[in-house]
Amino acid sequence: MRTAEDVDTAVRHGADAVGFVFADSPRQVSAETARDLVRRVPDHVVTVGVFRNQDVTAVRDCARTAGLGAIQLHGDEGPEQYAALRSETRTLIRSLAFPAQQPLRHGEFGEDLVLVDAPVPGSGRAWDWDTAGFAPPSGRWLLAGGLTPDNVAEAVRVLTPWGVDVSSGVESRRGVKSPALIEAFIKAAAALGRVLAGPARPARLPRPPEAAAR
Ligand SMILES: O=C(O)c1ccccc1NCC(=O)[C@H](O)[C@H](O)COP(=O)(O)O
Repeated sequence: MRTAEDVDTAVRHGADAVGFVFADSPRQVSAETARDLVRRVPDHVVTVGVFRNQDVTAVRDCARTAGLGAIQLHGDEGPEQYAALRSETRTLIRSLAFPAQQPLRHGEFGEDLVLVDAPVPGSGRAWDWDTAGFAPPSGRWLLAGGLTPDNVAEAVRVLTPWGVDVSSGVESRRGVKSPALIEAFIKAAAALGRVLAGPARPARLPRPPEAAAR
């Protein structure tokens, strides 16, 4: 998200989380811009910072300046980086690309959630959901990679992730979100989520500590 309109649209239509890209990307925002956007977000919606192969100190500074509720790492970050950021956030999200060399495992680096994404994050390209080799990680996991308002219901039906993450599929052009597509995506995902998950599914991502303390 890069604009107030996009954030407000996602919140109004019931997003559980909104994301801000700090990695090298046409979607990149500064920590100061993100801080202004984060201030618009109510406590029950988690604000996620997206990083890739960035210095831990820079990630930490950015998370503090922007007031992020969650940190999502998309690169080759190893256990040391996860450990260094563990105390910085309530929710650490580890992105794993599929197809993968190793089985997809949850919690190896102390992360709270695994995001299963396509090999090139933010590319809008889907991975092959029907592939025989796909075994979902245990526990809560998020699905990403080429999702759109038209395919998210089918993806959730086939793979039953705990949550979904989208970027390109709600854009009119690269880096420019479309409020109409944001609305359509959330409606399509939420409708099926309610049917599949039933009452046992936690309604929300873990809340950031400062919100939980209130
Ligand atoms: O979005 C980017 O440009 C980006 C750049 C570098 C690292 C991660 C990036 N995005 C990560 C995301 O969380 C995307 O939402 C996810 O990869 C799905 O993207 P898309 O296939 O475009 O829906």
